[in-house]
Amino acid sequence: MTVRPPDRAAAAAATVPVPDPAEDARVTPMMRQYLEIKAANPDCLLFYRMGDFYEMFFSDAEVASRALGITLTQRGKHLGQDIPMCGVPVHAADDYLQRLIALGHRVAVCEQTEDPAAARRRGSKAVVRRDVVRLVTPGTLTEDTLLDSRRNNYLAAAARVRGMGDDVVALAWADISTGDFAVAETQASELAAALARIEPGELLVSDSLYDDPQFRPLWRTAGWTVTPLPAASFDSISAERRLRDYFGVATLDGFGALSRAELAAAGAVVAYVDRTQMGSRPPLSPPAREPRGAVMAIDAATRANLELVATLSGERRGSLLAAVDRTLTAPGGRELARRLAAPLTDPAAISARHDAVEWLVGRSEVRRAIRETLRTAPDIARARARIAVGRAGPRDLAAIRDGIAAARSAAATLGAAGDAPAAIAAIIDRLTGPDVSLHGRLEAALVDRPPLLRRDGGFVRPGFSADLDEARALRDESRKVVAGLQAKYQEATGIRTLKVRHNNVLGYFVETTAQHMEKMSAEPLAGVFFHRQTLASQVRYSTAELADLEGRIATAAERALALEGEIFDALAAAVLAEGTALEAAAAALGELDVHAGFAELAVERDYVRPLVEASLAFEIIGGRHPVVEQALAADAAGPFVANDCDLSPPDGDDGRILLLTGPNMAGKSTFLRQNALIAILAQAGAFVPAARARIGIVDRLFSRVGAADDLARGRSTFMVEMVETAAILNQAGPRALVILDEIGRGTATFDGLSIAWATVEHLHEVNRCRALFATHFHELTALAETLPRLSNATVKVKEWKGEVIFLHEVAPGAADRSYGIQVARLAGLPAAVVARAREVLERLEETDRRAGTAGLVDDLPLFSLKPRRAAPAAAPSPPVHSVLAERLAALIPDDLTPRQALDLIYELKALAQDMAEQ
Ligand SMILES: Nc1ncnc2c1ncn2[C@@H]1O[C@H](COP(=O)(O)OP(=O)(O)OP(=O)(O)O)[C@@H](O)[C@H]1O
Repeated sequence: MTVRPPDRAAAAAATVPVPDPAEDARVTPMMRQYLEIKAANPDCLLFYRMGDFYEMFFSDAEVASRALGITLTQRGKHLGQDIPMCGVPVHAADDYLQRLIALGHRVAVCEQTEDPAAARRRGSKAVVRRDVVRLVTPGTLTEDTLLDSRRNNYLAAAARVRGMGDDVVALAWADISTGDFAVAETQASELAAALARIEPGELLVSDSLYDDPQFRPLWRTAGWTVTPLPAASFDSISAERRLRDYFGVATLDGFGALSRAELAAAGAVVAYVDRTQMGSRPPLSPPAREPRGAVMAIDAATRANLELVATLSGERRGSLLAAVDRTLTAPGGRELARRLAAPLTDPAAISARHDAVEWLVGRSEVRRAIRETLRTAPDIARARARIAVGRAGPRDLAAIRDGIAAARSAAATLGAAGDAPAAIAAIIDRLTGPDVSLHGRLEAALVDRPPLLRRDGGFVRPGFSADLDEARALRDESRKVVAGLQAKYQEATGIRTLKVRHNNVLGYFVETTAQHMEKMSAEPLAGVFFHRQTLASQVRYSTAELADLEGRIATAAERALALEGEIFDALAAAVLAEGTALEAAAAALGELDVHAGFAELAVERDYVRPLVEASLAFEIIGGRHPVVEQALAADAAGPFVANDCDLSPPDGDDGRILLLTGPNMAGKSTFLRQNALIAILAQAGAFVPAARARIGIVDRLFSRVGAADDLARGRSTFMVEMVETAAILNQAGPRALVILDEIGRGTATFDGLSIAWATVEHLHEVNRCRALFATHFHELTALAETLPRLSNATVKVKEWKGEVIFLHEVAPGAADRSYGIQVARLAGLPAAVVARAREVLERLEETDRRAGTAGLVDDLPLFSLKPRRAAPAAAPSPPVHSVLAERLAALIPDDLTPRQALDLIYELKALAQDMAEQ
């Protein structure tokens, strides 16, 4: 996704300026009010409430009508000019808000804060009071309709504090729809990776960070809204005060030792929440500090390339997340996405997660019962957040009620099974935290299936409140009285079609067709029925009885609604009082869902518990690709061929590099990626698709394929590939796992080969990390003779009657050829092209043999130049090979037609010129 234009830019792009109200006294009172509110919220589109619509004016109207595809109209004139206007109906506002937010706009929602009748009492010209009740921004949403239930929506802030060194940036990120709040510090160079993991909906940065050339490309190409704020929002001293105030604590000591930069970032987050929520405070947990290196660092390119949460084309289907997701609840889905995005690096914590999964794998009955309970468990966290900000409906209260019940039931099932490992015991503890009496109260107060909206009433159970029951009885009774009156009036008038009706203007009235008008206006009826209104074919009357009834009904219905409102508020307060325990239970349900989902997956697809340890081992026996395996099964396309991968240090010191050659389509990329995905799954706490796996903690994961163009950044394919390779060679330490797929293929053969060559050497000698390197440069396999920790492997194929059969089996050794032409034929290349390609290939191979290129590697000076450990290997000179000589050697003059010979002379001349210019 491209970065959205900041609203300032959008506003500036609009053609109609917002006028200054002070400029002219002829400004109407309503316009003056509008302009004042707009002036106070210049960065937002202003949704100005007028009756059943939110209206937008001036440049806002132009921006919104373009963005939403709604009609732009005019509404009166302002200072002699038409006022552009567009509007959205209030009942559909969420939908429009969602679209505007997705485009990166901020919206200020301005409501009428008094009854129009009250305004009228202040004078005929008085304008209804209005105020902004909320700023809606991409990072501060709480509505279900605006959020993806299975993904967190983070508001993040990045802060840098002078004196801490410019290369440290603190990040704070909070999801106000669930209460999650965390802080961490990172190197500036790793900020992009940290943000790629969090995927914030909105990122706050100080003006200076925003303008820093080091980060500009990141802001420009990020897939989230970047909101620059003045430096004052990132002041660490005020941040302390803001945090104390937000959490109602006298000191922040209980939050652990936060650095000044972390305080600044966390402070900016809470200040922004306060600003956008207009004082109502969503419940945030105290900021949890994530120690440096606590999670596996995975940069954005690696995440994209491994298709962790979405495929390269942006879909969830086909991603690792989709393949391993067996969760049943939205909180479980969010927790799973979080875990896959941030695998742990502490073997003990990982093992605790595996214990939980193993325990559930071994208890199918418990697992089944737990999953049955989870199926009905609502999203406690999001319901609670909406209750806290006053945007909840009766169903949110019911969600808390049913959530507590589900938590208790799950805890009972787990507890009864016995022998629970620590991770499960901790879950049981938190599940039973919320007060049972709160559940009892909600159960007693709410009907089983409450309606959506609080304002409609009807959610309190009959029998819960005697006062409410009485008001409802009166209200319903009165309705019966209306029916009785209608019958009585029909009787008295002899008009069978007479009706008692109601509307907002007349209240209750009697309605007859016009033909009875004469009768109704004559005595005795005229004494009872007062004429109110004549329509085309109906006449309407009132009676004293009806007027009296009107009052009684209105009061009873109003009273019933008011009483329900009070009950709602009391229940909401009780829910909020139970805050921390509810938050813990909600989190525990999410975690349990993930463990049970992993267990289900393990049983369903035969995954095993990996051994994750502090060593540098990487030994996968019978590994499979979690996504490709399922895709093959779904298409009934044959079994997935399991493969081993051993990158463990041969000498107990540094990890091994596996150089993988093999034909096209043989399964090289699949093999590379499956090993990276197994490491991610293992460290995220899941079982893995393998027969056995032993993994020494991976602290950083890199994965590069011969990359795609990055036109947004103005880089060519090859440039992107080299920038990414440079990042790996500069950053990968001994605990890293590096996956390189066909590096160097984006340029001329010899350049590519030389780069690939030097890259492997650097990985082996300097980075000394575990790595998998797939290539079509078969020459590289000779490196195994000189680099002791490098071994060759190939993906086997069988040739049968000129056809190639893919066995997908990885075995020690090197490939002898690429079978590119066979694959091209399978892909449907025209037969003539395939035949010609075979011819050309034969000739090239012949030339190669004659020119003795097979001996190329022996001649390369870099074999004798053994690179040292600390310093990068001295760059070997690229293979010296005369292109001209090569071309000439490939010639068979007898085969040339005179025309071809002439062309050849031109070609050779051009080549010679090229070389002279280099
Ligand atoms: N182990 C396996 N078992 C079964 N099928 C496999 C296996 N590995 C790969 N395949 C199938 O082969 C296809 C090609 O695999 P992959 O893209 O990994 O090949 P490749 O060697 O990287 O090809 P290229 O060199 O052309 O990029 C996959 O889409 C998958 O369907």
